[in-house]
Amino acid sequence: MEGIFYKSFLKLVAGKEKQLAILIDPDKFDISATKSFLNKIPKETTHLFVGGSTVANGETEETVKALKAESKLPIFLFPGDHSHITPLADALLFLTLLSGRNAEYLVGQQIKSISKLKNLALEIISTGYILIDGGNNSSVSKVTKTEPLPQENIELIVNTALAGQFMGAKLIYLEAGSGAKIPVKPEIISEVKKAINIPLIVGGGIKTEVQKETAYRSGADMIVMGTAFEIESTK
Ligand SMILES: CC(C)=CCC/C(C)=C/CC/C(C)=C/CC/C(C)=C/COP(=O)(O)OP(=O)(O)O
Ligand SMILES: O=P(O)(O)OC[C@@H](O)CO
Ligand SMILES: [Mg+2]
Repeated sequence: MEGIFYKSFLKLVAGKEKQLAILIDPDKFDISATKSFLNKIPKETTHLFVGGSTVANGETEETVKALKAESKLPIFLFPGDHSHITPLADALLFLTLLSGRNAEYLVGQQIKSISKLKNLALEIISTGYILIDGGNNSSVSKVTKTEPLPQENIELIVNTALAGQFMGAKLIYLEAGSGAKIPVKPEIISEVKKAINIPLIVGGGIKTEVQKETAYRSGADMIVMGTAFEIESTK
């Protein structure tokens, strides 16, 4: 069953309205500066994502609480681990790391999350998560002990995305890794977009307006930016 946040996502995609999620890493966020952080992010921001590959216990909850108190934007959890789940958010990107062959991140973490999730009202959005080589060693690669897919192998990336859709994913997320040197290339975005019929999220290393516009023009329905807005709010 589709929940309200996914439905409104689909509506925006159908209207060709591009979406921008700002990723807040609880590890690098100064809660006392929540208001000024929210004033600095772009006016066109549609979603707040909260997550990180390594987050200390309880930090996600505190961060979501602070953001909820100051913002009406939908808050999606973007978990690196099942322990990052908190009831105060609106939705959860239920990630499965399709690019890797580590069963723990394909299905293990997901099973571990269930005892908590089944008692929560969080909207769960199945997300095929694909790590692509961004030219530097990413935290996702380190934490999950998996290799990213090479940007040159577009066919493999497209097939991975389509397999995700056939397995029931509601979103595909192409990830070059936080702080990537090379964001996901336009040809990859356009080929994946052509192949799938579910919304496409692209993130990792996107910092400039030009990079953003290029990704949108290539077919990204939503762009995720994290590092670009971390500078002024680092602890
Ligand atoms: C669905 C459930 C319960 C868990 C999902 C578990 C999976 C499959 C996670 C995918 C792999 C992973 C570790 C994703 C992390 C995503 C994320 C928030 C990345 C952002 O990374 P940063 O923490 O910003 O990295 P840096 O610290 O290097 O900037
Ligand atoms: O921090 P950046 O490089 O913007 O990456 C955002 C996100 O896609 C990382 O998971
Ligand atoms: Mg980061």
